[in-house]
Amino acid sequence: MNTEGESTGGEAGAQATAGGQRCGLVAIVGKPNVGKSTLLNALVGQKISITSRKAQTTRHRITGVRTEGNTQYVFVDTPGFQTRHSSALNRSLNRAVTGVVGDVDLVLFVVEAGSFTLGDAKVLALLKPDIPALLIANKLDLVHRRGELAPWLRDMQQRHPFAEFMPISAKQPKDIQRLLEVCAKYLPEQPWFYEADELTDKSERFMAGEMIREKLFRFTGDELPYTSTVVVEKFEEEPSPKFKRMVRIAATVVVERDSHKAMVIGDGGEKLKRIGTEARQELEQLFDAKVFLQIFVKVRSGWADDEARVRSFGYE
Ligand SMILES: Nc1nc2c(ncn2[C@@H]2O[C@H](COP(=O)(O)OP(=O)(O)OP(=O)(O)O)[C@@H](O)[C@H]2O)c(=O)[nH]1
Repeated sequence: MNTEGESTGGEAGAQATAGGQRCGLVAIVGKPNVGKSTLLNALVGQKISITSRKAQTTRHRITGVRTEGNTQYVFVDTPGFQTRHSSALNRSLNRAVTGVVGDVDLVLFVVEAGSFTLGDAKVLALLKPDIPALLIANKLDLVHRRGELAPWLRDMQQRHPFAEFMPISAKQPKDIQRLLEVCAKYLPEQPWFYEADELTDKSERFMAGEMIREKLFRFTGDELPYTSTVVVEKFEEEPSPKFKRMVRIAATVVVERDSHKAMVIGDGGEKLKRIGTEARQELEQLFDAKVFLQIFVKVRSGWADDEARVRSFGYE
């Protein structure tokens, strides 16, 4: 990470930089499943955060970096704010959200266009009045009568003094470009925090776990409860005469019940094999390396309710 910048004495803040560099933190918040991870990946221009149709896929605060022209955007993704259950896992997720919203230059408050539920209200209540927030009305492509958004928008403006309103589809590149331009206005003039080509501050080991988790959710559909997780047991780079880079990874999928284990493994191990193959192929691309990946499945019932175990699986 580069915190020095090129043209300053390392003193961050309002001081102007020789190249007029801008840099700042942008938090992406919203209830589960509104499209935060899809948005983050599109804003960064690469897959950093995993996405799935299953709510509550994102469990960590993820930083994605995009540098364009003289502006560096540092995005933080947050887990969907959990309101329904109060397990140790959910308490840990909520702490991650509350920690992030007070400490950024701009907040993107993401909702589904035309909708506002109790879940959205609970996240909105966390926003600080002194930090500018944009109302991101996502999934615009699913709204058939755009005119009906006007009364909804008036209602939203009563709820919070949003700096701007952006109706978008996170899957529409033109909308993403427009959003980037709007965000830039809110970032202070200061030296960049990262090198121009850095995409994330997450380790490759972390990315490996996320990629496996994404495939796990994708291939088990809605059958597998969200209380399953992936622990990366081994991540080792080995010298190889044949490949430029070679990485050996061993990971364990932790599930709550024997029946879940059977779901992950599939008939004759077919599902687990597919999860492994797809994860390995994407990791090879991401790391630009040959990857050997082994995945095990273990049953640990009640892990999401046990504070110590939640911590041991890497949640703060
Ligand atoms: N039609 C449509 N679907 C979208 C759009 N943006 C996201 N989605 C879909 O909405 C679902 C949830 O997206 P995610 O990006 O995983 O949502 P999230 O808010 O990060 O969810 P959590 O990780 O549960 O907090 C996925 O199926 C996405 O493909 C959009 O603009 N239009």
